[in-house]
Amino acid sequence: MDAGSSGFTVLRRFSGGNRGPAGEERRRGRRKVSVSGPSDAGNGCPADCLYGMRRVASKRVFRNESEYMNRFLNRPIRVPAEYGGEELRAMAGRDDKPGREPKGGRREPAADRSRMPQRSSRAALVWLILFLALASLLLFKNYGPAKVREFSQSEFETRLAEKQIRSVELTYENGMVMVGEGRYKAPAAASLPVTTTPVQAPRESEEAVKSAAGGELELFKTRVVYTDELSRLLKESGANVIIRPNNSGFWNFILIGVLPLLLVIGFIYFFSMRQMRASGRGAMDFGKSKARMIPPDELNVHFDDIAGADEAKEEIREIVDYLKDPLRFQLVGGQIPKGCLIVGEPGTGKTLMAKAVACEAGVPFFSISGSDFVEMFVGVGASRVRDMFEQARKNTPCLLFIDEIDAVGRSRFSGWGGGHDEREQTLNAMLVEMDGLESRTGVIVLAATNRPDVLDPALLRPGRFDRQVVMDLPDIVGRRQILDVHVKKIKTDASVDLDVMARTTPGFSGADLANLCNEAALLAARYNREAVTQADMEEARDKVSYGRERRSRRITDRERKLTAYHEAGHALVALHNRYATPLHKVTIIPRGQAYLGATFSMPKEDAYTRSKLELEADMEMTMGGRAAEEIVIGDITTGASSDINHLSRIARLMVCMYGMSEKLGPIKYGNFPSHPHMRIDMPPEDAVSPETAREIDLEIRRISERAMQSARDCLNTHRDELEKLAQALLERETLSIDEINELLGRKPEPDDTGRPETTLRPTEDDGTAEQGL
Ligand SMILES: Nc1ncnc2c1ncn2[C@@H]1O[C@H](COP(=O)(O)OP(=O)(O)OP(=O)(O)O)[C@@H](O)[C@H]1O
Ligand SMILES: [Zn+2]
Repeated sequence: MDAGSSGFTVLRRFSGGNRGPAGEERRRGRRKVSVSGPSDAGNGCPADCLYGMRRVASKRVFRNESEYMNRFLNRPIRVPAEYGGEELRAMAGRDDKPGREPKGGRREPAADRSRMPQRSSRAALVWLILFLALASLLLFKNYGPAKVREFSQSEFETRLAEKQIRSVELTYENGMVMVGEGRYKAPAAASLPVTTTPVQAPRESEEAVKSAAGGELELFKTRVVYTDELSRLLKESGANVIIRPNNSGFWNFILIGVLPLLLVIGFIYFFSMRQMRASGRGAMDFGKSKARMIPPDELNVHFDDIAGADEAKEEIREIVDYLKDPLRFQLVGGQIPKGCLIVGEPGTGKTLMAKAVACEAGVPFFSISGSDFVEMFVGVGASRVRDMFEQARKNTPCLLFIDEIDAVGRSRFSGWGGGHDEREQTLNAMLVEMDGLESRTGVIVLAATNRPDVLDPALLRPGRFDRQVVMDLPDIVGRRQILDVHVKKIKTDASVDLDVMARTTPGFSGADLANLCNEAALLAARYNREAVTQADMEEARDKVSYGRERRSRRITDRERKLTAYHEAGHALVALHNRYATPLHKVTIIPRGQAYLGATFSMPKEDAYTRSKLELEADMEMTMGGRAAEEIVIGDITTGASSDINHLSRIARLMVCMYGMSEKLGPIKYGNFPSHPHMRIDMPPEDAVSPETAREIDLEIRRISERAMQSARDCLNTHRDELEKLAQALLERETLSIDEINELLGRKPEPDDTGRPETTLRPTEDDGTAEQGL
């Protein structure tokens, strides 16, 4: 007991000299501050006692322990008089100077505290406090209030053998190593060399004091390897032995194994929650439907806005009537379809139609796309479907529109794309929900697709999407009406001829036509025109179908000249064959990736059949370009590759499909796959005999060569016109039919030649603009 007898408290710095217990501590590498005090200070520990000071101090922010120690040890510390009341001076590095004499003042510890460093960051403070609390918990865990002796293994065994140990509680630490605590009865004289650890305690416990007097049991602790010898000694000692499984292992497990994991999970959860909230979606919204609801007054699409789809409108009007007044239909027991499938090419106005139905009926419009159901996680789609129907049911009567239903409604049995759990579940949920609509009223499901052929048959059976409304590509009249609708939105001048535009846009969908009008307006704006002209409309049309003109594309003079003759060749053959589709314009301005130059012919109306003579004229015109190259340059180029492709296709169809060959007769040879993604020139599925196959090949070649020869003859006859036209093209780049007629001194074709025509098809040189026959 160092300095204890002097009656006042001495604080010793452990890094001091080797003398005394402090030195002992240093040698062992332990950091402990030993304090002893007057024995009468044992009861209760007032907040301002030295021990209390340390607790208070430890709440302050110190960067590290040495800072804390410096602060603490170099400062005079006042202890209230009733607890020894002396001013203490820590003797940092000055062990030779014992504590200073008190200077009499009795400053409150608070005065010291006020000088403690302050940190501005509250968060750091909180963390530090938490850390210190944890650290002190661990640190003080081993300090009892009383003095505890520490026995080495041999010492423990000796005391066991001498039966001094009264009780011991051994806990497995790891393997066979155990830590033990217990009580022993010290022999009357300190005969044994005891390695003591003067443990920090503000005062001696009563017990320790009594034990010092020799009558009572003392506390000890030890750390031993559990050997057979030890086991035997424990048994023989007669001590009260308790052996416990490793519970510090449990805490280690919690602290080292579980806590970091929990922290990591906590962080991840915290951040993902924040992100989800930032993206406007809670974690729980995952299975919620993404359907958007548009109230009827915001829809503003009426049947009048949908042009050229009279039949579809007629069919769908029934649904409008039902939605307006479902009860009327129920009174007469009418069965209204629960679902209606709108089928049509992209951009034919399916969405528009669905919106118009909701708007006309004055009901809310729920819209969702089939692909919104498809998620990475199985079951999400299905729960979204359920949620969507739930929402719809809360808003009856209403219209539910599922765009691109083929994304989920694909046949479950088709081999295409293989099995897909998620999609099947979604589809099943949809089927179930549609069945569930039976008992309820006022929800009508409209779905749109352009692939009705791939839909699951279960979707199409009665009671689901049993009704189909077809939105076809508009015909010439439809196109005219659609143009009327969209032209209203732009400013046009008198030159615009919508009839011509309708005629020259076969295959255009409503969306294409809307786009055309918009493009025309943009063009007019670019050239600072007040209003859109016919030239703008035509330019916009060509841009929509073939891409932008590429005037900047670098073309050599030779290539330009070649293109001019080639196009002039197409144009002349078209002019001189009365069955050919009437010429519309010729250009040698390259456009997009599509072509270097093009000859446009313009059918007078949409035609659904073509005659043999017309097909032959088409073939002849197609070969006009190649023939011109031959005649003028005496060489042929790759520029005619798509012409040749087109020619071969017509020839094969004439022989094998249309029965137009006298030699092979009206027989269908082979099966031409009709799948849009398969090529038409794939080998026919049901094969023909080798002899017939050869005959077919010969016939196709004969027809093609005949077309080529006719083109040659035509151009040879009109060689001067070919020259004139090519030169004019080189000069002006684009010639309309009127300009060509003027140039060649021809009379314009009368309008009533009575030739049913096909499509506007540029006989291009380098492109792939293939349109149906
Ligand atoms: N019959 C039409 N009358 C007027 N405008 C039309 C017509 N068809 C299409 N449009 C125009 O085309 C645009 C696109 O149409 P919509 O989105 O309805 O096509 P869709 O058939 O649903 O296409 P997708 O199959 O690609 O979804 C419409 O906003 C409208 O401007
Ligand atoms: Zn060509």
